[in-house]
Amino acid sequence: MTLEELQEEIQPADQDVVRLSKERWMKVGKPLFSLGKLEQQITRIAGIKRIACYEIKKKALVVMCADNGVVAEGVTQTGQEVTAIVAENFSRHETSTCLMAEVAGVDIYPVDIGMITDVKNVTRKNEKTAYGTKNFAKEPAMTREQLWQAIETGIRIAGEKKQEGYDILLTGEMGIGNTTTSSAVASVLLNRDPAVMTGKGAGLDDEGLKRKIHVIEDAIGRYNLRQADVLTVMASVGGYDIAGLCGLCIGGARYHIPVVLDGFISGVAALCAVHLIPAVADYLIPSHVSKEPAAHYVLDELGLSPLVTCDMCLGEGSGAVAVIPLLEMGLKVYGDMGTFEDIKVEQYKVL
Ligand SMILES: Cc1cc2ncn([C@H]3O[C@H](COP(=O)(O)O)[C@@H](O)[C@H]3O)c2cc1C
Ligand SMILES: O=C(O)c1cccnc1
Repeated sequence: MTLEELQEEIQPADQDVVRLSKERWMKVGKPLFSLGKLEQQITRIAGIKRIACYEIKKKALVVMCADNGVVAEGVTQTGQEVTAIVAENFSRHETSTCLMAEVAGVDIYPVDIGMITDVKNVTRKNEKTAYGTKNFAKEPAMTREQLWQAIETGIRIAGEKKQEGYDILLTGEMGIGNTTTSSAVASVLLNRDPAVMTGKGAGLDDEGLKRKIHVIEDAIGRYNLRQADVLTVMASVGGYDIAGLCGLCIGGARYHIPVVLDGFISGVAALCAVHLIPAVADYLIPSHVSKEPAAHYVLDELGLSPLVTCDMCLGEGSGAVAVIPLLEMGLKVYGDMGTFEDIKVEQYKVL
């Protein structure tokens, strides 16, 4: 499949269904609009699914695991071996997000889209793009072909999950160094200074943060990225995890499944998808706003307002998992609550 074919195929959410869904909310016997952003997102999901009454039963968190060559520049607190350790823990259901997902009833699919290590129960031949990216401080992270392969993998996985009967997708990632790649991509796409767009990720001291900002500034200049198209930006300073999640967002739009975004890295991947295919924006559901300093700029650019602010910055899809029970509660009221007529109350407005 080509980008042009996807641009042609992917259509916005169904506005007629959105209208029906809003009408349903108007009838629910409670103060109008009193479930706030939950109402909006339940309605947006109706438009995505093209049906006003729906259920969210099967939920899949796809965790894109990949390594980033730029870690060699000292931009992270830990080494690349941690990516494999956490990926393996995912396969044993032993990460923080696995435990949260258990509470929320979310199934987890870790995907080795580009780790330097092969990990039992995670690495599958047709999903690994390469053994990590190149160090973008020295050469472009990946080729255009590798980038497109990783994007296609994400699209394919979205299609597979749809086939398996999943109602909603959640984005997650694991890849030491991916706040560096995300800040680099976001600095260009949002046309902002790397100093504003870069944070400490999983933990860095002040010296490390300065180094991280410098590495990003340097690469943006070296590859002339301020003048580049989004695919060049992604291939030069991105990562396979970002590319795979970008594909997952595109796949959500292609197969009409809502995609709940996690934090900063997921947001950047989604922004890439929207740059490639603007209609994808309709299929993205916000979760939290990450503590990474640029996360709120990314959400603003996507036109999304976070459902919760928890100061979380764990990644792995944890934020997306955290809002699933909230969405389910909203959907329960939307689907099961009596109407004003049922409960014999005149409709009333709260301003
Ligand atoms: C033990 C551990 C578990 C994690 N789980 C998610 N991340 C998070 O931190 C990484 C990004 O931060 P940076 O760019 O600073 O490396 C990603 O792997 C992200 O998912 C982790 C990081 C660590 C160290
Ligand atoms: O917001 C995120 O996605 C994030 C922030 C810090 C570390 N890992 C992930």
